[in-house]
Amino acid sequence: MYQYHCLNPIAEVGLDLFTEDYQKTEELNDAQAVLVRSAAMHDLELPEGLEAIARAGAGVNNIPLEKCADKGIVVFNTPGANANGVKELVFAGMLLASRDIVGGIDWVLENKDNENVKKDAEKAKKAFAGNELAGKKLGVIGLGAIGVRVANAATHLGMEVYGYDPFISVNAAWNLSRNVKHINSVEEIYSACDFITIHVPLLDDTKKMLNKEAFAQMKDGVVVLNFARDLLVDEEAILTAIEEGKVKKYVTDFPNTITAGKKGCIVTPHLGASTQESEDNCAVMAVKEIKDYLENGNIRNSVNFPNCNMGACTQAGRIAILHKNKKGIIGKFSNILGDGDINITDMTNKSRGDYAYSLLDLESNVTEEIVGQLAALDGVLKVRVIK
Ligand SMILES: NC(=O)C1=CN([C@@H]2O[C@H](COP(=O)(O)OP(=O)(O)OC[C@H]3O[C@@H](n4cnc5c(N)ncnc54)[C@H](O)[C@@H]3O)[C@@H](O)[C@H]2O)C=CC1
Ligand SMILES: O=C(O)C(=O)COP(=O)(O)O
Repeated sequence: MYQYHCLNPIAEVGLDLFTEDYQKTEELNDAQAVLVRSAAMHDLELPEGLEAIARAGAGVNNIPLEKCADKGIVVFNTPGANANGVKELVFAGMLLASRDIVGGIDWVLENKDNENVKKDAEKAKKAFAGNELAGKKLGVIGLGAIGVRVANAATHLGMEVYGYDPFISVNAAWNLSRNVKHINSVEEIYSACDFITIHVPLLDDTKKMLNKEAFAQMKDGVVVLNFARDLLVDEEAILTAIEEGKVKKYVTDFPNTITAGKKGCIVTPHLGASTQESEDNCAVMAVKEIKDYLENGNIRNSVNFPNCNMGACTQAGRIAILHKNKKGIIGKFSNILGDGDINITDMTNKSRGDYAYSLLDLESNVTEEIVGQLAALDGVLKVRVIK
């Protein structure tokens, strides 16, 4: 029996995939698996028995990835599962920034008891006039699951789209419309675009990527959209750029004390992935990843260990070894198993940076003693007996 704990509400359609071999626990300490959305995990004490964390979503900056890897805890995310939800809200953000829709709606609310509201609206509306998206230049920084969708959709609205991503994946490049202009230097986006939207992960080298120097290069009246993470933008600097008339609107999905209620800021409460479709997609993918890992040892969409897939085990035994990426370590596994008279029938070893994963199918079951010997090897983080 496996126990799982949810640090945030996770869509039922996903949790329903857990069979009778799984039980939900309210105690983090009892869990072998954790499901999470945006809950902050950096200061959490991680239980000894924890094997896997699945982030039902894309961004993993709320999870201590290296600390987890050192404890042999595999962290997953759900690439692309909420990308359409974010894409659609980005367009809502662009429209809110170019037409005074909120001002107009507020005017109607203020005039709800005015019996001349119909006639007065025709006079009042000029105060809420705006601009169209068609014909404008949109710069997309980060062409991953969300950026590609935003870029492609914008071409269909008649926008001229510039895309920048020095690390674009082959898959994303395949999906990108040929009408998106390939930009090699982000400065070209700054100087050319009327709308700039950022879709990169929050990492040490993307923090405050949009800063004073970047704003200085932008066109007067630019609209900046941030549906990725607040720390990607120097928000004190963008408030100054708004005051100076450089930035017309800053649309952000991440409320904080810097931007909430400030002039020129349109702030939504982290709603990008809050659609039933995205929540369902993320939950289903996250639960499938956890099940495949706990039941078969397969790793799909991990962000701290390499991916590895050997299907379901058809042999007598299977063990998984989470270890450091060290020379000679696989030979040591083989020696210990050989000395224990256990034949390896199939194995996969994959590495990712400093970490590695070995999945071994065995002709007979391992004893506790053998597991102990493997676990005691220098560089081994965890040994799991799967079958
Ligand atoms: N507002 C919300 O509710 C949501 C926000 N997000 C945020 O959006 C981010 C992106 O999500 P996805 O597109 O699904 O991720 P993704 O991993 O598919 O795409 C990220 C892209 O950024 C690129 N990139 C990395 N560093 C870059 C740099 N310095 N310059 C340009 N490109 C760079 C990568 O090559 C990759 O193609 C997530 O990390 C998360 O922080 C994601 C989902 C929902
Ligand atoms: O997937 C992401 O990176 C998100 O920001 C979505 O966060 P959420 O799952 O809505 O708390």
